[in-house]
Amino acid sequence: MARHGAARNTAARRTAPVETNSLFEEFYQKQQVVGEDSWDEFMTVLQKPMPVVVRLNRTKPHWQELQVSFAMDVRWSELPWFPGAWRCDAKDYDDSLRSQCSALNKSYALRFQEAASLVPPLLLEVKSTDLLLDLCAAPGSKTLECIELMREESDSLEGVVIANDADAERCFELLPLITRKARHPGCAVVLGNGAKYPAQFWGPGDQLLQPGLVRG
Ligand SMILES: C[S@@+](CC[C@H](N)C(=O)[O-])C[C@H]1O[C@@H](n2cnc3c(N)ncnc32)[C@H](O)[C@@H]1O
Repeated sequence: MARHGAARNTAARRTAPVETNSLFEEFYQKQQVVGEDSWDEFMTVLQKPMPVVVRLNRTKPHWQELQVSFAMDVRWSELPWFPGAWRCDAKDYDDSLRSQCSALNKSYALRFQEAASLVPPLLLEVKSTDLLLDLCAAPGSKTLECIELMREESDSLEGVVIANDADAERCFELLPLITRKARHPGCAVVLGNGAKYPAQFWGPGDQLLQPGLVRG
């Protein structure tokens, strides 16, 4: 990845004021999930900018060439538990890198996705013949990850993915992702309230995984 015009905006981000929010702090103090002696450390971690994580689309032809260019750029480090997912510190993510990654995202060569969000489809051990329901799918990162994992496992295209969301606008944004980008024929986008999804639709042995992935 090229390193042009890096310094200016990176420096501005480094000197950005620390964000605080008293309501946020009050909410978390009431949850009592962090002991008083760890509170300052907890807040320090939360106030650090999150790293940028991208997941390369390993179903794209020649994706390995992109993999090599990430490997050669010292600003990126690969997540050890997800081949093709790369992490960059916020301080190194300058405007030039941002526009390169945005272009790659538009062409569906990669997707921005937080590291934690990569985990559920991995735990699901998606197979190419599965029936998958993503109940809260928009903006579609895990849905796309599942489709890609299915495709990696086999070319069979037997699997079915149903991407549901209760928000009409967000649901509508799933359509081009799934139809134009992922191009998996066994896909449906559904507008519906996941809490009321018809239970009788699913047979014995189906599994439900946070935040709403069903595997049959
Ligand atoms: C954090 S996003 C989900 C991220 C998504 N799984 C991904 O990996 O890109 C939460 C989504 O849940 C949807 N949602 C919230 N309540 C819902 C419900 N009862 N039924 C269906 N979708 C719901 C919201 O509209 C929103 O798009």
